[in-house]
Amino acid sequence: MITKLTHHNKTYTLDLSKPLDISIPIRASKENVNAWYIPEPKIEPVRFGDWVGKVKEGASTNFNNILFNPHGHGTHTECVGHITKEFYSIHQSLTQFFFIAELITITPIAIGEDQVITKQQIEEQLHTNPEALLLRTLPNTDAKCNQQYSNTNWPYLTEDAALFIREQGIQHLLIDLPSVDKEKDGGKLLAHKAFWDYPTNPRKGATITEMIFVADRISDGTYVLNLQIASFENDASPSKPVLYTVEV
Ligand SMILES: N[C@@H](CC(=O)c1ccccc1NC=O)C(=O)O
Repeated sequence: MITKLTHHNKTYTLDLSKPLDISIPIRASKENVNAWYIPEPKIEPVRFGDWVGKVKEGASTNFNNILFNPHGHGTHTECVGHITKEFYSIHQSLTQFFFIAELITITPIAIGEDQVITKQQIEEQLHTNPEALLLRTLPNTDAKCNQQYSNTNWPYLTEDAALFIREQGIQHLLIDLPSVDKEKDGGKLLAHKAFWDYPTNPRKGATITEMIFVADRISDGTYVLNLQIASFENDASPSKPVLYTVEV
């Protein structure tokens, strides 16, 4: 199915039958991607006494409860409510779902014990003015889909880099790490705050999507992004970002 989008006087042609899914699915397994020191997700049938919600065990339907954490168990999208005393819901913050997006790939650089993504690295690669920015970090192996991230001090964005992204007017930031910030930062959350302009002027419609996986066969460049969440009234929801290749 071919469609044409017009945005800021440019026409983009895309083929909806060729989605590039960049989400990591949530599985009830110890191999499921994991961050923030929590156990694996659980997907288990409802039980009422002897009755088990499973066709194999005599029920008419499979009827599972799911226990997971959006921040720790897979691709998720969060709003400023992730870091505020006041409640903000991702369901109410993300109200449009198609964006012009730019994918760039960055090798974090070592600063002391840390690996960081700098403003300069983003500035060097970002030559367009997208609504959404996707950051793919190298190395980029399939291991990202089942990485056990707790206590690994993963790479993160410097405050300046996040500020630069905000100053470009980017509303939606997507990254293939568990957080845009350092794992153990004493609660500073400098990149989250810089991106959301919190507490000065919170950007309530801006979102951060973490733990995407962008396979190597997807090249850097411009895409149409379809960013979908489950409709949770919560700071964050599991999400399904999907890219479409465009011809301009
Ligand atoms: N780095 C923070 C913790 C943190 O950022 C965090 C903790 C639990 C779940 C999600 C978190 N951040 C996600 O972006 C800290 O060291 O206090």
